[in-house]
Amino acid sequence: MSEVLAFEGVSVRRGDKDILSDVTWTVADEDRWVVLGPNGAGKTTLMSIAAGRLHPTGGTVDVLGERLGRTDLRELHVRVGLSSVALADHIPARETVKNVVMTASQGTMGRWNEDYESLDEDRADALLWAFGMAGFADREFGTLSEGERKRTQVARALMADPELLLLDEPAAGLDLGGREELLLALTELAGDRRSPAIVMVTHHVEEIPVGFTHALLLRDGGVVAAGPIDRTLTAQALSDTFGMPIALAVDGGRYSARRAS
Ligand SMILES: Nc1ncnc2c1ncn2[C@@H]1O[C@H](COP(=O)(O)OP(=O)(O)OP(=O)(O)O)[C@@H](O)[C@H]1O
Repeated sequence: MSEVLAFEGVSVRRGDKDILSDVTWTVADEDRWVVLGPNGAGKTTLMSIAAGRLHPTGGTVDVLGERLGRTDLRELHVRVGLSSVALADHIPARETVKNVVMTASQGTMGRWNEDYESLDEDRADALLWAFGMAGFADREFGTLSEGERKRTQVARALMADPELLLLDEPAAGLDLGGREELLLALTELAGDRRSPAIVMVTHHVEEIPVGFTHALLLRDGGVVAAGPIDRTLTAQALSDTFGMPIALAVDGGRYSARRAS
């Protein structure tokens, strides 16, 4: 077991506000983490740092053994698969779904004249199939529904065989069926020993795939609780995180939560 992420006393200051403060957190290569917290808690900021796309203003960060600030970020970006709304905004609307996935192997967003090997083609096809997008390979990305875009983005994030997979709200905007299909695919991914370490941000405990092993709870840029999910994701910790009394239920590895009466 080795560490893929090591945050030590990490802070991010913008103006007079600490978006993250004193975050110490480690992720091992077999871990599947869920990151939960209210709007504005700092989840996306945390993910941007983990992806090597944002430098902290304080503390140290090691991503895949490379210290941020001392490493070539372009090399790091290929080793980390990221799916996020901010990244999706840069995908050309006219690009085909298959090319959106396949171009990740060369770290680009759209296809120009570069050649791809049949191995790349096969991997893109397999990922599209795994995420229920096989029938959409030739469609333009801009014509997809929100759910179809999300699934395409997760497939793209996996294309370059990353050592760390970061999913920022992959189930946001999906209908019930779409959410359940995505969760099934993520559960399979989580259970596969060949899968990379996974960190997934979500607003809802209902979106935690079965098989996720750890939870990080953030509030106002600080860590409320972090550790193995069965010990960390408790009604008390959620109540502290969201600032209201919360009742939590677990059934077959799936969580649900509501305000406690
Ligand atoms: N460049 C910036 N300048 C000033 N404030 C910023 C900047 N980037 C983020 N923030 C603020 O930092 C806080 C954390 O933002 P972040 O996007 O990380 O939160 P989040 O937990 O992902 O929120 P959400 O659940 O709403 O997506 C927010 O209050 C946001 O307004």
